Amino acid sequence: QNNEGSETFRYESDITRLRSLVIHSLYSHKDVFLRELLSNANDALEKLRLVSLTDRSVLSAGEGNVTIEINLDEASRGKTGQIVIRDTGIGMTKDELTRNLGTIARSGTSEFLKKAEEGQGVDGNLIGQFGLGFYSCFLVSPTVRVSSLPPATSGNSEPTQHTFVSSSTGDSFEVFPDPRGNTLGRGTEIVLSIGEEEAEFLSVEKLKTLIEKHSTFSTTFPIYIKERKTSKIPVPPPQSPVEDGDPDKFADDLDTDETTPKEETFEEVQEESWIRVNDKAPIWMRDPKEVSEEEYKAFYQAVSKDDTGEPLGWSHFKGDTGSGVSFRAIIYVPSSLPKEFWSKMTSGINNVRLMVKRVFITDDLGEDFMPRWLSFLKVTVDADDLPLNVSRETLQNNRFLSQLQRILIRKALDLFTKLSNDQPETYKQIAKLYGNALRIGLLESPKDKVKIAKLLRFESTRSEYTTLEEYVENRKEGQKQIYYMAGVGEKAEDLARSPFVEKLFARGYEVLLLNLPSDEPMMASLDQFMGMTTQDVSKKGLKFGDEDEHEAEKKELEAQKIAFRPLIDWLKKDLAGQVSDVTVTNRLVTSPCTIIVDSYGWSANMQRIMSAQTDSQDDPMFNMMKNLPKVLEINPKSPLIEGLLERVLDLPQVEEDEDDDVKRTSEEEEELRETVRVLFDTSLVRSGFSVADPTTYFERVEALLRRTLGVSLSAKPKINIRPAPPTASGPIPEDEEQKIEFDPSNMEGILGDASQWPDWNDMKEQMAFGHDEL
Ligand SMILES: Nc1ncnc2c1ncn2[C@@H]1O[C@H](COP(=O)(O)OP(=O)(O)OP(=O)(O)O)[C@@H](O)[C@H]1O
Repeated sequence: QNNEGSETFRYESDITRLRSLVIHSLYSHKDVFLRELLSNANDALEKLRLVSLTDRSVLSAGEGNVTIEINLDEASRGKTGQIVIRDTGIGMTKDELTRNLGTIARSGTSEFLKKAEEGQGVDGNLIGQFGLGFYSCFLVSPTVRVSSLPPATSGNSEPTQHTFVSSSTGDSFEVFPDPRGNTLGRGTEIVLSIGEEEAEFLSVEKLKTLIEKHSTFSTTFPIYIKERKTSKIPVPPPQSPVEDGDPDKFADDLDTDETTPKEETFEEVQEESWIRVNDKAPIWMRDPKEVSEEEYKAFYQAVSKDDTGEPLGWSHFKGDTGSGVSFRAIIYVPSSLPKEFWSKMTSGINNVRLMVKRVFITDDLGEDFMPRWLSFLKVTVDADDLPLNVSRETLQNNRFLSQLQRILIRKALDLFTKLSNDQPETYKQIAKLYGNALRIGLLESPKDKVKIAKLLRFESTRSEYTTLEEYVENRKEGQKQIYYMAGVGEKAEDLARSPFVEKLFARGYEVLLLNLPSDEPMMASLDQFMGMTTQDVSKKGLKFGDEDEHEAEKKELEAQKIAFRPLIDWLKKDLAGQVSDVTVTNRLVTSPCTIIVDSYGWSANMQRIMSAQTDSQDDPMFNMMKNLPKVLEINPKSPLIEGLLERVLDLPQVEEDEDDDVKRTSEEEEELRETVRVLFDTSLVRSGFSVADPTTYFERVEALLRRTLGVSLSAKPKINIRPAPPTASGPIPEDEEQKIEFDPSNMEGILGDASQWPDWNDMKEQMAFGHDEL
């Protein structure tokens, strides 16, 4: 049909793709169209309310609501028809109709589409997070007609109602002035043509069920649906003319009536009435005792925009901020973390919806409203006594927000505690999903340290899943430290085999095995728990607590210190600059030695965490911490250490008081030094550190291996280096398929004359890596 003033526009290509993606991927969830359209209507009404705060006149056409009407086609005897959804919201100008529905693809659309079309992760949730919006109406309707009229404002004092028409398949749409004129007063009307296949939606009952299921939580404005009832009403009998003044005749008539009663006739009347669908108070306003589990779950799906997800737990409570504002809130613990959670943690995730007296105000309370580590919670807050025109800016200066924040944190921690006590299986999932976040919480929220510490779960040498309280319960007599070994990303079983853990483990002490990045800083910050101090077993300061009780052991250690003095002195001199001290230790079982750091220094684990931060290499603090002296601890019971001691004792005495400055060392001592270097570097690695110079380290290992195999130390590999061909010129040949035919009998033909190539040992010396300065 030709509409006057009609213009045809092409859809933006992303939009055509988005539309077909929506249609294809949601083919089996057609009913989402209603939720999406109602959510758009609700948004439009909210936008209008915001404008009305500064310009009351926009409400001249009445307060906001949404109406739904079903019109059956008579021609098809009701098998097809229309669904008409009208809102009295902000409406759209001609330009907005064109832009919002046809040409603006939101940022990130292309990327999303690419992923989706490649079939990666197009789950309901992803679509839910992206927002289906308007295009979902094509799921049920092959053509869609949208008419819209914005309110009159000073900038647009005489708006005209325009209509947008599009089919689900074409790549263009039409916009024209509505031939009916300004019928809407204000707002938007969407007309869906429902065919026989989708006829189930042409039922008031069906739509009511859908609205109750999906939209009662997310819409705050009244939704009305038109119900048509046909009822039969009795038709009053025709009045028989009664002649005045002839009562007898009338009496006669009555007599005859008694014998032949007159049949009552009925008339069918269509009664129309608007029924409010979402008339129940929103779930957060109700008494928790009266809200069913299903209702809580359904509300979670609405707030999380996740049709299938179930919350791991929730807390529904009434609160008072102390500054006189009372509120109600529901906090949900989601069952999954959004993919971008960790990367977005700093840029804020808006998971708190603030309402005032049931009217949605904002879901953007500023980046740091909820602490980052709790930003995964989905929170709905409805305050009673804030002015309706609060904005984020005015809120930020309001004590209400900071008080609300404290209460929400406390309630969230209470919820975790309750779940950990009442639903241990569910809590396991929480500990796994949010363990890292809780650890960061402990670091960032000193006030809640102890409460959070109790919520943490760990692997240990005793148990796969333990708490700090259990740890304290299981401590040995005299034990005053909570032992832990940290290694980011390492398996607990590998950590358990670390030299630092072996003795504790062998003696039956429990050691926590920590592998999350936040673990070590968290433990250091916790410092104390129920009277015990936390102790990194790779650091100085480890105490079993029963050292004094065992006189014999103590004496033995003292004796060993004296016996190993010569080795210790020799090692101190030899490793000067690399270690600050060498001591005899009884913390080892089989390992010959370990390297520990001072209690205030960084452990190997911490060094790795810090090195992974960009720029850390240039940071003087980083370099200082990294180079803090380490202590070499030797195990006097290790045969290797005993062997070393013997070798040191056997060293020929070199007279030191000769005139020349050059220190002379014997060949034996030189060899011993090489061995100790390898031992030192190896224990660095074993203790989790990295070796300063891996190439030299490997050369030393090779020398050691040569000695054991009796291979000459000076023998060199015979390798000639074939130079690369000359620098290429011209364009790179296009996809030329190169067949390399390998003929082993023609090695020289393939490689050229090997005797002409330079010897590796000659050229090695001349090679310098670097770039010539220009
Ligand atoms: N009933 C309506 N009244 C006024 N404007 C509307 C209405 N429906 C849609 N729009 C406009 O069209 C735009 C596109 O709608 P669409 O539903 O596709 O996406 P969205 O609502 O922005 O995103 P989402 O669906 O994720 O909420 C909206 O942002 C809004 O500006």
